[in-house]
This record gives sequence, structure tokens and C-alpha cells, in this order.
Amino acid sequence: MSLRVQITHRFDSFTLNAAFDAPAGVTALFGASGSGKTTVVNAVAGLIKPDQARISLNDQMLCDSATRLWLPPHKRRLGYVFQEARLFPHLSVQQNLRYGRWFAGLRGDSAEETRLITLLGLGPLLARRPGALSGGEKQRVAIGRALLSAPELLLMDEPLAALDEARKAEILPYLERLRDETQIPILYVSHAMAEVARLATTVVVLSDGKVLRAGPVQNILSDPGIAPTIGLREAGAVLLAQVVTHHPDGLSELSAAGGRLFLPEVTAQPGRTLRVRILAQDVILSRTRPDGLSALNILPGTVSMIHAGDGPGVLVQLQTGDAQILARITQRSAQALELSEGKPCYAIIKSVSVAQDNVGRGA
Ligand SMILES: Nc1ncnc2c1ncn2[C@@H]1O[C@H](COP(=O)(O)OP(=O)(O)OP(=O)(O)O)[C@@H](O)[C@H]1O
Repeated sequence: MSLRVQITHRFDSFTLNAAFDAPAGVTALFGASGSGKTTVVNAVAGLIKPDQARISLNDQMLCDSATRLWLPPHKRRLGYVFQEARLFPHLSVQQNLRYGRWFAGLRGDSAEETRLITLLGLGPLLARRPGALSGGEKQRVAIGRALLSAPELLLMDEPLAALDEARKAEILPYLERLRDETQIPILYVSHAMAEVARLATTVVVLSDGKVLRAGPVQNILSDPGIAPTIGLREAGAVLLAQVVTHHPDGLSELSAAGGRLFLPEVTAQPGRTLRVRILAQDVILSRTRPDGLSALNILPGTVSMIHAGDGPGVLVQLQTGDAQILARITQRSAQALELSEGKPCYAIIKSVSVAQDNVGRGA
């Protein structure tokens, strides 16, 4: 299951020239406003005819300018979820869900309907009209409706952007389940790095119409080179870590590639794999193993990259086990520690700096 995209398209003062693959899982298209994310989605959906493109989904060509092939939107088996849920206000949740299947010309499939209702937690909402739903609930219905049309690809264009933080936090676990329990590739547009870090399996960073980086989420987020695009405050790596145990003092112990992590209590059972986003600004470096320090998380590693920016700071990438972590420190500290590639080093992370929102289901 995969989407392959290669597009060149010119508007008056903007040129999109992008190529990437979106395998099964969530491929996040990330970039600043005006970087070309929606233009990519529109080209995949068939809402614009690019100047030159070759776009295929699984073994079907959606668009190939070399052979003048261009499948109209209704012949592309895609599901859409936009910023606004766009539900029919006069229909119940159940009727809205069924509309997706009916519109795609498919017969009802009660087993699939039940599976999606369970997956998205829609059971208690089925009889309600959209007017009686929260923003997050509406989006879950919109996702269910899109999936019931049996798409081969789900396009999600800023699906959480209109929701407040509490509603976002409520819907993220459902999106994680969708990622982990369905095989459909999801192309997910976002300019919120916290969302990308929680959900993406693949990240495509767009900058001014070009692909700056594309690849697995762990590799891209730990690459200091994307910091100017994503912003220094958002720079940070994601680590996979397995829950070992929960301690009575309210801390959970996790095992990551580089060592043990102690975090404020997480809800997952021991044995579960989680992804943990550690912001570069929350990491301190030391050349020797610190002693007599309050911070509980000390991961040994080796400096693998040093990236100086315009300001007084540098981003240091540390290889720890088979994972990477990012630290943002001052140039002055980097010099004082005589950091250079290959030098052994310790990353120190305060437990309480890892917020609950930065811990999600691993994939
Ligand atoms: N129909 C159009 N005609 C002319 N220019 C356009 C058209 N559509 C988009 N553009 C321009 O193309 C560029 C990319 O737009 P696009 O909507 O793809 O960006 P985006 O990354 O999705 O931005 P945002 O996050 O703000 O939605 C912008 O400079 C935009 O002004």
C-alpha cells in the first residue's frame, strides 16, 4: 500500500516541485504557510491538474502527464477529512456515516460499520445530530464517513486545526489507532509539529515548494537541518520506549534504546511501546556522567552532528543506542565542553519536562 508522488506545478509567483513516497501509515506533509502542502493534496485528489506529474496509488496510476493520463476526482478512491467536519446537519451521526458508503456507490457493510464505530468510539453518538456534537466528535464522525467509502488513501488536511487543545488531545488517540489498526495510507497535512511527532510514521518537510527532507519520523525529527523550517522551540526527537513499570511515587519507568527513562505517570500497561517526544530545549549535555543531580534521566551517547544556527545556540545530535536525541545548547557551552563528532557525551532530561501530550502510542 503506497502513494508515489512527483509533481511540478507553477502558479504566478510560486513553483511546486516535489517528489516523495507515502507508504502505509501516516505521512505528514509539514511546512510553513504557503509552502505548498494543500497544492500537493489537491493534485493527489485531482482538484488541480498539475503542469507535470506522475502520481500512483498502489498499482493504479492517478495521473501521468507523460501519457496524458488524468483520472477525474470521482474515479480516485480517496477519502477526505478537512479542517471543518462538513457533516449534514439534518442527518443523524449514523446517517452521516452511511452517506459516505452510499455516495461511493457501495452497498452497506455492517461489519465494517461496526468496526469503525468501535475504532472511533462513535457508539454513544449514533442517534445525535451534528449540532449536538463537540468539534472533536464531529471530526471523528467525518473520519468514519470518509473511511466507510472504502478509500485506498485518506487525505487529511489540517483536521485538528479548528479544535482547541483539549479537543485535540481527545482525538489524537483515535488517530493513533487509525494509524496502527488500518492499512490505508494517510496523507496528513499539518503545520503543528506536536501533532506530527505523535502521529507520523513518515514525514515530508516542504519549504517553498520543495521537499527539504523526507523519511521515517525518527530520522527527520532528529535532523538538526530542519530546525530553521520547524522553529527552534519545536525542534526535538522522538524515541520509542517500552513501559517497564509504574512506581508508587507517580513515575513510570520506560526502556529506550539508550537507557531507562522516568516520566510522569503514563497510562499504558507495562510491555507497551510508546513514542516519546523530547524537545531539544529540555536536554542538557555533559561530557562526564553527572553525579548528585536531581534529573533522573541520563542517557549515554556519542555526538553525531553539530549544527550551528544564526544565533548563540547550536543543535547537537546525540546517537544513543540505535536512536538519536537532539539537544539545544549555547555555542559557548559547546566550546567549553569541546564537543565534536564522535565524542562520548551524556544527555540529561528532566522527567517533568516531558508533557503528557508528548507521549503517544508507539508505531
Ligand atoms: N489557485 C492559485 N493561484 C495562484 N496561486 C496559488 C493558487 N493556489 C495556491 N497558490 C499559491 O501557492 C503557494 C502554496 O499554496 P498552498 O495552499 O499549497 O500552501 P500551504 O502550504 O497549504 O499553505 P497553508 O498552510 O497556509 O494552507 C502559495 O504561495 C499560494 O499563494
